[in-house]
Amino acid sequence: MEQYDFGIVGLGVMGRNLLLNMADHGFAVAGLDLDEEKANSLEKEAAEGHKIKGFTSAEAFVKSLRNPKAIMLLVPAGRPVDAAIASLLPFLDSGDIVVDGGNSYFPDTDRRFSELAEQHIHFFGMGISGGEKGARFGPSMMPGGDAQAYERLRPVFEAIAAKVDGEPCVTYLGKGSAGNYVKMVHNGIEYGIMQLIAETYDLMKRGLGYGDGQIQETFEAWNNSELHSFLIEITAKLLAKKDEETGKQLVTLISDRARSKGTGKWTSQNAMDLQAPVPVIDVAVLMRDISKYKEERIEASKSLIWKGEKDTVETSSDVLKNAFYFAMINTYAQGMAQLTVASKEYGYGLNLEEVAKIWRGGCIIRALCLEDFRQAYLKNPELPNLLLDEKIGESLVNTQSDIREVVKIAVDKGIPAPAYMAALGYFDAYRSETLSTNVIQAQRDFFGAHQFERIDKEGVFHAQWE
Ligand SMILES: NC(=O)C1=CN([C@@H]2O[C@H](COP(=O)(O)OP(=O)(O)OC[C@H]3O[C@@H](n4cnc5c(N)ncnc54)[C@H](OP(=O)(O)O)[C@@H]3O)[C@@H](O)[C@H]2O)C=CC1
Ligand SMILES: O=C(CO)[C@H](O)[C@H](O)COP(=O)(O)O
Repeated sequence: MEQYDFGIVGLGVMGRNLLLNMADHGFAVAGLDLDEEKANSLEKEAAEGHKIKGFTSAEAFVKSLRNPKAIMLLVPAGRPVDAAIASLLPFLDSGDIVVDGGNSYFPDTDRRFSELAEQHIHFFGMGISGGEKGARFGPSMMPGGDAQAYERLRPVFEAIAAKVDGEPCVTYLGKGSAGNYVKMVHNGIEYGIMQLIAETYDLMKRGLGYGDGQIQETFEAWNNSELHSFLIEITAKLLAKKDEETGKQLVTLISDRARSKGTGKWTSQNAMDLQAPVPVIDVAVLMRDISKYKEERIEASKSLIWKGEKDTVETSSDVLKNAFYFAMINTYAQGMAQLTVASKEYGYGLNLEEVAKIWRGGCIIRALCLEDFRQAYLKNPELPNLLLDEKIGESLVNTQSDIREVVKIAVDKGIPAPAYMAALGYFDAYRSETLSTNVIQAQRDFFGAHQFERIDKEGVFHAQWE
């Protein structure tokens, strides 16, 4: 019987494409899906030289794999992951490896890690980014689990990952749920940058009076500059797309109710638990939430009127570009700072230079600036926040006047730009030697005798305020 090097469970968008990617690199790969059609059609997609086979029986699938067996799950997060593991477990042996490649919630990964360790099975939580195309031709992958067991996976993952300057966009990140955690924050940053791009589009359209073509051309030009990134690139492309039926720009026909699957919300929720502020990501999550209140927004648009500035504002597109750069860098800085805090709290032992390195290619947040972040962490592996890197800090100091101008335009014209505002607010708070939170401490003591510390002497104090 043919023995396969690797097994994939779930032959949907990601699983099927990763399997074909592995086969392109000479690995013999078996696939399992409950859906007969998906399992049986797999072999029809085989190119010359591919060794692939689809199964619908978990037993036959597992028995077709060489020892120690390495299996990756690409099924929807949550219960399907537990169901898939349960279906495999009776046929697994001590030392086998199960990798969850989906967007699982990191506490679930820790639970599965412990449960499978009891059965002497190595469990990995591995975030994968790059969507359908990335999975097929080179994703960025973020594995966490047992360092020694990773050696069995390394050759396969390094072969199929995206490459930047010949370096694969995958590396072992840390123990337990480290991989899922890093992917969760990746997605949080993804939410933040997507929201910033959406606000930029609105500012161009309603603030600066750009036409559709001008907006599209501006994003295209930005992608050929220091803003070069996957999300700017696809925005330029999607703005060029016309609806085949009406001939109108397709994006203008799309409902503004945004959906989400949870990773952005988890990033924000956990950042609050860790007290690691990520305001741009928070705002990106809540703007998707506000978008759902369409009927109320229609009502409010008729009564909550702002009779402010109606005229088109004259601003050079470089001002907007610099403002976007400033806000984008802030978003990455917030996410990376959260990773720093989480790494200590959960004992992941993350190396942020490696994280920046594997985000340079393959993933949704890949961007030219990731190389600058990598250099910053190379210079100082203990850097608590990218804003404190000399080169990055200087670039923000030099572009801050532009984001201030853009925020003023948004305020004057009543255009919602909460992600820009959050980025600037974070910067201003972070660079403030003294914050007004002394007033909060006094208020807490006033109404609840919560006590406060003083700047002129040691100890904790309570005052009689009246
Ligand atoms: N799509 C994307 O761009 C990205 C997705 N991800 C993540 O990857 C994971 C997979 O996503 P995606 O490929 O899009 O999902 P799909 O829904 O396209 O595919 C999942 C597949 O798993 C099958 N399946 C479910 N349960 C089992 C089981 N117990 N045993 C065998 N097969 C099973 C499903 O079959 P059936 O349909 O019959 O139920 C389906 O074919 C998710 O966690 C997702 O969040 C990560 C990055 C990008
Ligand atoms: O992981 C991804 C990319 O990196 C997925 O595309 C992600 O599921 C998108 O998230 P959402 O549906 O919440 O916008």
